[in-house]
Amino acid sequence: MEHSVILNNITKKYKMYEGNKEKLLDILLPKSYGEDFYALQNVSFTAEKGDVVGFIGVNGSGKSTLSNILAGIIPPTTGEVTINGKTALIAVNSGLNNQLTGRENIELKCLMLGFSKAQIKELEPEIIDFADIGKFIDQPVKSYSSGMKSRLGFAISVNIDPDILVIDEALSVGDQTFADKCLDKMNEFKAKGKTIFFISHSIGQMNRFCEKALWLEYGEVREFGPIKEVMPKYQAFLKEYKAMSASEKRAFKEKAMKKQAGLVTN
Ligand SMILES: Nc1ncnc2c1ncn2[C@@H]1O[C@H](COP(=O)(O)OP(=O)(O)OP(=O)(O)O)[C@@H](O)[C@H]1O
Repeated sequence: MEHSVILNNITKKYKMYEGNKEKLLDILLPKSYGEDFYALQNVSFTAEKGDVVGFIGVNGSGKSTLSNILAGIIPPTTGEVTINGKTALIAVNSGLNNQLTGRENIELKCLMLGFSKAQIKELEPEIIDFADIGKFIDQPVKSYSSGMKSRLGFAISVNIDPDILVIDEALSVGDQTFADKCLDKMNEFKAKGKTIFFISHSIGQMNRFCEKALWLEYGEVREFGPIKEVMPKYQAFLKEYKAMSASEKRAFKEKAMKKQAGLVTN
């Protein structure tokens, strides 16, 4: 098998400040100010070419942070990321310049990816056709609804033919017809043996589409394996969590907060 993505011990640390003064002191002085917050800790996994991996986990578990690292939008604080191929991220509000029109965004994104003017001219009608946003294509993106932004983002990303596609909740804002069209396109990708990372709050969509699941719990990998094995465990956890009393939930969250502040190691 050919490795598509290798993540080795990835950690993403953010600093939480009480205000701009504390942030400034942290930049200017050698002493450390603010509190550490680990959005991801020691995340390691390997995806093979052709894998379709779903990221699961409750709100704030690190799914989007991981997507952004895979797409090269943010760097990890420590750890190694090996990506074999061209990656495209499709996420609500990602990668589009609000001041530019839809058409200008298509051109800009394609230019940034190294396409020639002639190639862009050829691709543009396909992208516009897939996005299906009518006359809005010549309006600034700031006037788009979130569904329209997602359609344009999706249309650009799938038509530039990436090797690795990262889809972060992008299907949740469009209508069903568009979601079906996107799922068809994603199945086409799957058939071509491309690697896909998929985040959706719809467990049905995840089960139908993904073969593997990476379960994140407060920034750490709890399980990684076939979705048929991981998803039932995750659903059992959700059921258990829902059944907890308020104080049990609080204790669970406090433990997680301490872990994410780097105060406990297990
Ligand atoms: N720039 C940032 N500065 C500080 N903390 C951040 C930053 N970005 C994300 N976080 C924190 O990192 C944690 C992981 O966030 P992330 O968005 O990756 O989670 P998620 O699993 O995608 O959540 P959701 O399901 O709600 O979208 C959260 O606690 C979030 O508050």
